[in-house]
Amino acid sequence: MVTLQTLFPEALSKFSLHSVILVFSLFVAYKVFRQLILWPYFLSPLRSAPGPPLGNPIFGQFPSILRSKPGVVHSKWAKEHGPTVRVVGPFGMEKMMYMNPEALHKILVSDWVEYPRPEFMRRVLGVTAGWGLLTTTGDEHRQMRKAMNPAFSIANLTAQTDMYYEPIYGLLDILRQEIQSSTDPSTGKVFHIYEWLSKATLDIICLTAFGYKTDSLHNPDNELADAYHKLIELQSMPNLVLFISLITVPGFLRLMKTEWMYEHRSWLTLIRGLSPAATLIESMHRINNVASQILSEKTSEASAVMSGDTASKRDIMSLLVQARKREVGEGYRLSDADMIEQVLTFLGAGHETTASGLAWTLWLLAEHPSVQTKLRAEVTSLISSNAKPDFRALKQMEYLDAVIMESLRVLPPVPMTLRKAGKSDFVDGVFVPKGTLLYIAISVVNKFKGFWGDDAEDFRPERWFDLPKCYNQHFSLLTFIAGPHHCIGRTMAITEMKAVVAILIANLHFEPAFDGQIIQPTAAVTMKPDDNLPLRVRLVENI
Ligand code: HEM
Repeated sequence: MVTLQTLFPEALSKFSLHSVILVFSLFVAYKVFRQLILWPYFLSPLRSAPGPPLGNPIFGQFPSILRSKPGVVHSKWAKEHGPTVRVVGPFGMEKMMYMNPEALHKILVSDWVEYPRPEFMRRVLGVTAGWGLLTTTGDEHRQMRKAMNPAFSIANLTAQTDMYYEPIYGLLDILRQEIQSSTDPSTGKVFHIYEWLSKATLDIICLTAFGYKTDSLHNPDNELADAYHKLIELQSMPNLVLFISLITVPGFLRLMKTEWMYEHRSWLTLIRGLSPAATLIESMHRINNVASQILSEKTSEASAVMSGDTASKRDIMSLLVQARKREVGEGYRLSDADMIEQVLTFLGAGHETTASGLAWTLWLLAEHPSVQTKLRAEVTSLISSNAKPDFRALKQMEYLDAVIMESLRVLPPVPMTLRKAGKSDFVDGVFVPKGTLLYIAISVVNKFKGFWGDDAEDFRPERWFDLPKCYNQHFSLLTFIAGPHHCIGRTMAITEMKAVVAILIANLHFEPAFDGQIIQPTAAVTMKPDDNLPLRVRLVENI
């Protein structure tokens, strides 16, 4: 039979190939045009929301965000366009930022299940900070949180406080000895204080969360401390982009946890730019091994505790294991795998955040000597009669409380977080389509003049004794955010910060390391000092 194909085989095959390519190219061009121009300028229901110009045609305002110090450009936009701001990022991606308590209440509290952390964020957190409270949502989160809440109760924190002091006094001794052995002890010595605080807080969290002694202050080669240190050294914007790209490759997440991948991780170093992934796999493997050991010790201890053989342990893992053992019937139980993930969660969520919060507090005290002197008067009168103040004694120091809260307000260790609209709805009078990213601007809200007054940007602990009328106790200070996902370690972190600051300030004096010093905050997930924060430290008896 004669067909078009047999008559004009060449013409027809060319025609079809060309048409396919042409139609495909037109489709792609339309998609790109729609995403970059049509959607943000003409179609998006958010197009009339206030906000900065759309910016670069491909990357939107992303370049200005990368160029600015953490939160600075968002603060500027909040001042110029707030309290509701639309920002267009790369490839036409829209982000909404809200300051109004009503909007924040809807996103974080009343409709929280509909506004989860975005999938890519959960995956990054899962890989680096465990698959647990930070990655679950809805019912699973509710049940997990219910199982864990008792371990973070005030009663347990009270029982734990004395565990802080071995690392704190260990740090004090190291700093003191180094100053005393310097050429002129009266002028003190410059320390990269963040590094030291990071070691002390790692030792504290390991003791209080797992009853595990790292003693990284004296023993940097400890297996957990070393593996974890390598993991946190990976924290940078380029590595974050690399990890986000890798975990979107189907199957990569499962593969990276396998023994085979661990054995062959060196293959990744052969590909340019992929060696951080090899370090990630190695660190995770080592941390998981230590976590499994910790869990099996806790499980045998829990049997002994149940049979009354030994005194009850006070660390959080022991409490979780004991609670799990008591649980009978069909109720929710944390599995062994869940428990191992909690080790990473407590490290990932509780260590760097507290270390950064402490470093920023010491910086603010160094920059405000009169506040430091006033604080020293309060803490010295207590420490001289009570070298290891307990939870209640720490809580009673009012000026210390004001200093810590003010520091956490002005320089919050987690400067922002994200949510994603799981449904289309009106938020603060603006129609927000499903899938829109919501930027929870912690550092912007914490310094928003609308809540805190004209001196909102200043470090002034006294404001905590006379809070402004517009202050809203849930939504004016977002350092630990609000709602069902609020930080479970809030009270633990504040108590630990108070204990460290009280002991250090009673004994040491902190000053900027050099004239004109300015801080170098860096933000990948937490906001920490990029330069490890050099500070001049002197003995109190020499000032
Ligand atoms: C100054 C220290 C700390 C700060 C500033 C801080 C801040 C935060 C913030 C902002 C969140 C919410 C993140 C989001 O929803 O996207 C959070 C969640 C969390 N934090 Fe903290 N945190 C600190 C210390 C701790 C400590 C010491 C622990 C535990 C040992 C801890 C454990 C957690 C956990 C498990 C979550 C997830 C809660 C959930 O989703 O239910 N944090 N933290």
